[in-house]
Amino acid sequence: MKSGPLAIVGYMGSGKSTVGRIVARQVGWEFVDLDEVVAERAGLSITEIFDSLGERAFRRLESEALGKMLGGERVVACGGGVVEEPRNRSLLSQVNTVFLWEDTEILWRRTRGTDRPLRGEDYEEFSRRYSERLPYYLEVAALQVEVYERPPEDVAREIVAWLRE
Ligand SMILES: Nc1ncnc2c1ncn2[C@@H]1O[C@H](COP(=O)(O)OP(=O)(O)OP(=O)(O)O)[C@@H](O)[C@H]1O
Ligand SMILES: O=C(O)C1=C[C@@H](O)[C@@H](O)[C@H](O)C1
Ligand SMILES: [Mg+2]
Repeated sequence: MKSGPLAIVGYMGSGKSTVGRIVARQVGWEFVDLDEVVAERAGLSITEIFDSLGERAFRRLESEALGKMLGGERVVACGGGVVEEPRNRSLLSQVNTVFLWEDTEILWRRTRGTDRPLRGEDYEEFSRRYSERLPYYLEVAALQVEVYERPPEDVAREIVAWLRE
């Protein structure tokens, strides 16, 4: 069995929070959703942080939260943009990090009408942002899992098997 923590990265809507909860339950580790930690520490929702403090301030809070939470027997579901900060990439590269790889159009459909500040209404922009982040996701990940519409339970099973190798 690999030691904790386990970090999960991937683009908006790839299932980091959903899959992370299942994995944590199966291995008996604590589950942490980094977006929730940031919101709680700031006393504001993610949307409120973006609206009133801006993305740079959000990234700073996110990086602080990652530094605090990334340790011990924990599954940390990261925010979609966590890999944008070089310091975060360095931290993530040192632990067991999994990238959830999902098709852009599926993610676009899945995040429609949800409250995610950077999702936007422009598919080209959404897709470009994903392409820009892809090398970073691949850089930090020790395991890449192709989701491609498989149920979250299947994805979680693959991750748990890898942790138990
Ligand atoms: N493998 C899957 N197949 C179908 N639906 C899924 C799958 N994984 C997650 N979902 C659904 O997609 C939505 C987004 O999932 P989730 O919130 O876990 O993504 P996320 O990666 O944590 O997103 P964010 O980057 O915004 O935090 C949820 O409604 C969830 O139920
Ligand atoms: O992809 C992103 O940059 C983000 C994803 C969400 O998880 C949140 O962390 C926030 O909305 C930013
Ligand atoms: Mg999430």
